[in-house]
Amino acid sequence: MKIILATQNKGKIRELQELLVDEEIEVLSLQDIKDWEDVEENGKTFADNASLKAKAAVKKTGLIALADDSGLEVDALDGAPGVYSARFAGEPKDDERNNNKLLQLLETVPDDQRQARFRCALVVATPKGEEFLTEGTVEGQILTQRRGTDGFGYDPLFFVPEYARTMAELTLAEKNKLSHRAQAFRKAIPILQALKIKG
Ligand SMILES: O=c1nc[nH]c2c1ncn2[C@H]1C[C@H](O)[C@@H](COP(=O)(O)OP(=O)(O)OP(=O)(O)O)O1
Ligand SMILES: [Mg+2]
Repeated sequence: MKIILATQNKGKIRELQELLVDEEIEVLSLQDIKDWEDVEENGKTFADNASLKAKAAVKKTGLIALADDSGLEVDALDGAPGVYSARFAGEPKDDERNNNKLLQLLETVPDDQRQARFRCALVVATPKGEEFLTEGTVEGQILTQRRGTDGFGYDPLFFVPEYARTMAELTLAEKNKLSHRAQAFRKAIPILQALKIKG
């Protein structure tokens, strides 16, 4: 079976490709597709946006598509940036500026009020029009300065209590054990296996 990862994000592609290695599935990404036009992510929820991206990739390629829409919810910001995580500091999307904006907004927020979570909605869409949704979350704290250089996005500011490290201080294998994306992906494995059998 061949599937397309409906994402432009190199960090996500790396993580998902690693999660897929044992699944005997050939994996393409949008980077392999000529003249891909970015989907407008105008859904109200992560699930809506993941569905938009997955369906657009099915339409373009005729393959089974797997899309991830994800982001950060900060309690002290009433759940922001949420679905706006990628463009938090405006266009074009930029991790560095997003992290700076987050630090600035939380400047006066004390340590015990810096709870946050990453959320991921993952949609598998098929050329037959089927759609399957799985979700994952991971809880953490927003630090007052960056730590670590791995990962992407908000990882350097996202502290995971169980590991006493930020997401950016975890190896790819460690992040793939606990992340929101890995949790959503693991729930999607039986769906992919069933599609593989059905052909
Ligand atoms: O594990 C993560 N570690 C750190 N940050 C993360 C993570 N997962 C999502 N995030 C942040 C990055 C981006 O600001 C937003 C995702 O936005 P989102 O639209 O889903 O992805 P994107 O635009 O980068 O790529 P694409 O839409 O092509 O999949 O949440
Ligand atoms: Mg996006």
